[in-house]
Amino acid sequence: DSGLSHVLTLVLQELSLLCKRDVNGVGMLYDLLRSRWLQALLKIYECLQNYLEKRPVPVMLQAHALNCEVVELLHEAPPSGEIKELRRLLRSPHLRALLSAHDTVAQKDFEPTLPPLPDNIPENEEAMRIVCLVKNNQPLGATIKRHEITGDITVARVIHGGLADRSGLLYAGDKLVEVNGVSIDGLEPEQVINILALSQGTIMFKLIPVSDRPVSNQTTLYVRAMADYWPLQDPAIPCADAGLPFKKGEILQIVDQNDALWWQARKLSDLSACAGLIPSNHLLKRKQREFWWTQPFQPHFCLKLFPSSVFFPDLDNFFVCVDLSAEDDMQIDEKCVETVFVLILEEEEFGELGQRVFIAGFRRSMRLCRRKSRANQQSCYARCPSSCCSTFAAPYEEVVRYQRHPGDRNRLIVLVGPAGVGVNELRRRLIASNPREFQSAVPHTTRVQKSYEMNGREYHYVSKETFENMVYSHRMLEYGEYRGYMYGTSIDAVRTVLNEGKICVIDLEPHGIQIARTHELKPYIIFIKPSSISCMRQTRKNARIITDYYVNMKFKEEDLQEMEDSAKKMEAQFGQFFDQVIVNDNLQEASAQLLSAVHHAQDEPQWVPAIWICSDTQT
Ligand SMILES: Nc1ncnc2c1ncn2[C@@H]1O[C@H](COP(=O)(O)OP(=O)(O)OP(=O)(O)O)[C@@H](O)[C@H]1O
Repeated sequence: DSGLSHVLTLVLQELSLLCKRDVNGVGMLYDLLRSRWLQALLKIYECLQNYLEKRPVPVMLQAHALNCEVVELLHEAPPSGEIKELRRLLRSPHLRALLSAHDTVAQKDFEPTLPPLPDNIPENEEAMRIVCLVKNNQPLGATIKRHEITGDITVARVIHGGLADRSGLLYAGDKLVEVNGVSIDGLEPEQVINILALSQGTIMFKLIPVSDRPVSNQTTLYVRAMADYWPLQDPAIPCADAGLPFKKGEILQIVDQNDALWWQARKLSDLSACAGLIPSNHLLKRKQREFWWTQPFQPHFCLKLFPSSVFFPDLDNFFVCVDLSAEDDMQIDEKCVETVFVLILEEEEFGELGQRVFIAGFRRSMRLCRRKSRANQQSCYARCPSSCCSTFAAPYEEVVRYQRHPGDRNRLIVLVGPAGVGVNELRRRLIASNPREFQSAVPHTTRVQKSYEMNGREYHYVSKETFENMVYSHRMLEYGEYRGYMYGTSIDAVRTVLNEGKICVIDLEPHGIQIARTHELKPYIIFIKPSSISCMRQTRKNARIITDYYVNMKFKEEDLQEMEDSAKKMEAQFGQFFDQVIVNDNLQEASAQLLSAVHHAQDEPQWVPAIWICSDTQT
């Protein structure tokens, strides 16, 4: 009784108490309920409620009477400034128009007055409806179909937000009888469409309304597209013009899932547009599978494919079986390795107020190991007999808006990019800019600790057995082998950094993204993209690349080309997971973009898989 604003005030008081107790999600609700727009909406709502209770009375007559009084006053005495102003106001066309509009609204009964029904309607006569729509530049926003047995042409679907939907007069299932006075009995749907296409101005439908109008009780769903879709290239779509093209990674608002095969959706980037048709989850999956079967088969091995339940008693053999590259035979000049090693060691330390700070995760072996594992994954772009190229993965991922609470752990920052693009350079610069805020995860290795190294600083040194156990118990985000030793980044190492309240910044091979995507880590994935080859020729003149074949060498033309090709493949295969793309052209600019992206990830609301948030409430 005391009004919504009052209720809201009470809710806010309650919430502010919970906020102090730091209950998860309360902060966001508190901010929402306190928002000015919501308060304004409630005020409007209350005004409208008042208006409904007290019908306004016409005011034109009073205005006229007031005007007459003013005229008399003007005759009696010399007019004061106020009277003159009042006279001017009462005579102004704007005020008169406003009062007239007020009276029209006040007097009008908005229900249309319908003529009484004739008494002699036969019992079995179907009610007809005549619908007139004014055609503008937009499509009608409805599709039609023909019943296979009866030959009836009915409205197949009404597109949300389209002309037909906004009219509220056409519904899926309505049977068409006439279009613009032409009987459609015996016509093909294409002929009806032709009549519609040739019509100008008003289109008149005579139709028999559907007896049971579908009641839509669906809630709006947001999904991330995990595949591309081009309606114009899809011969199966009921109406290509009504299709909604989308690219992987785009967020879609699904507004209708009534049809098992074709859903209706809008793009988040254009929610004001009318919806378009997209294949349902089930249908898109089927299309992906069909496409996959049309691709030439290329047998290959994929590191991540083996089910975790399969036990590999001998890890070395396991890697022999999956690693087909002959690069292991290449021996790097030991002297050269030493030089680079010292160089990298120096780079890993930097002074801060006289303190020596080590930043782990940049060691050469770890990087080369990752590079090797990347080489193994390359063939997954071709037809692959497993789920590694997400062929059979869900084509849509349900997402929700997530805002990290200041008290929550930071989101993991994951950088991915082709070899040599500058992932490590950018990561190093970011951590060096504020080691109290940013930190890398310390990798694990099975190689022996060197005299000048410290366990837990450069690496966690573990036995082969421990490493294997970590792999089998899914505690490794990524791992691989280099020159007979295992290297990997563990979830525990990331957790350690996050538990310290820091932002953990790691680089991963793209095939590790799926493993990192958990509700606990809530990773924010940043793709570091190379600029054009011509730009890189300029910017990478003094840059140095490390490969299995040579170390600390200048970039060659083929390195740049490989970088570009590899970036394209990564985007094609994993682009749907990238939250942000940074083109590493100018190093300073890219570093600044990275810093702002990392803060954006922690402080701004983001679309994340719905399962991350559901899991939150379960734990
Ligand atoms: N924008 C840039 N302009 C000029 N030089 C750059 C730029 N970005 C990176 N570099 C240089 O390119 C070289 C390779 O960069 P970096 O070692 O970070 O590559 P990476 O992506 O980590 O490669 P890998 O995955 O093989 O370790 C380094 O010498 C680095 O300083």
